[in-house]
Amino acid sequence: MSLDNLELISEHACFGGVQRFYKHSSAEIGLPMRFGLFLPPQALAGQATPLLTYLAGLTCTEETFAIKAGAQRQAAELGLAILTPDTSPRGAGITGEDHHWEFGVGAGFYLDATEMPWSGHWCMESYIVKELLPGVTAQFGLDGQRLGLFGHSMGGHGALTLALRHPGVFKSVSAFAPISAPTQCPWGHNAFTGYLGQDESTWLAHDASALMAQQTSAPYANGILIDQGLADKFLVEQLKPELFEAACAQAGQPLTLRRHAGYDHGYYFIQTFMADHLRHHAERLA
Ligand SMILES: N[C@@H](CCC(=O)N[C@@H](CSC=O)C(=O)NCC(=O)O)C(=O)O
Repeated sequence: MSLDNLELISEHACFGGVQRFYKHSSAEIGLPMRFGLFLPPQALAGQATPLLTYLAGLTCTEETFAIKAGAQRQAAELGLAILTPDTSPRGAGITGEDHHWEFGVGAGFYLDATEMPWSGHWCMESYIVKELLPGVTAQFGLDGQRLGLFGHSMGGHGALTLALRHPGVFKSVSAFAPISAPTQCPWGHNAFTGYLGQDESTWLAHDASALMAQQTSAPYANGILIDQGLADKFLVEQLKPELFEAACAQAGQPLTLRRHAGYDHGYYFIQTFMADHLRHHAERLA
């Protein structure tokens, strides 16, 4: 499977590898989409290379991780390619699509919307799983059998839910400050009402804690890693990692949930613990 109308926007040599940004025509979204791709030196030399996908949070783009997370040095050492999709469709022309930072543009929530007017283009789950991942692995000769997934905040929700909704696709999962139980927080209520409608029973299929609580055995027996700052202003109202922790305990899912005094929600926190996440994935994708 190839990506239609793939266009290189920019490329930057980086720790012996290359950080690139691309644009392509997405069939699932029905609009042009952008993504970032870090290729480590091993991939440039033609070696079989695993692919780690990072899902970013509200207001972010395909560039945020590459600029702010400080991951490329270690990804080059570990031989990990890193894919960074955008966080939503852009330019759909839906009235008010960019009026709120927690809904619409920059806030795709990594699901397929079922409600008009969003259902036409807001298909981020299908885009990532059915189109972007197969397209990128094929186009760049990466190892489609060694895929990892991680993310931050809304992207942490995306990482946990896509990993649970698509068993067997991803071999490793982690998250920074994920929205852990979106059916029980204002960001999730707002997004799910708009994208999925008023029937809250349909929301549970996109709630990491609800999905984990349904498991009869550990879906990721090799463990899930989550880091959470305790000075994060969104922790109590929006993130609720304790609910995912309880669901993991119920399902027998090994979880390392580390709580860090003094760290907030931003990319200084993410940078601080990035090396641990990259090692977590590299060990499981070896
Ligand atoms: N504009 C908002 C803050 C938005 C914000 O904090 N976004 C986070 C993700 S939040 C959950 O998904 C983020 O990653 N921002 C990018 C960054 O560079 O920090 C406000 O007014 O509070």
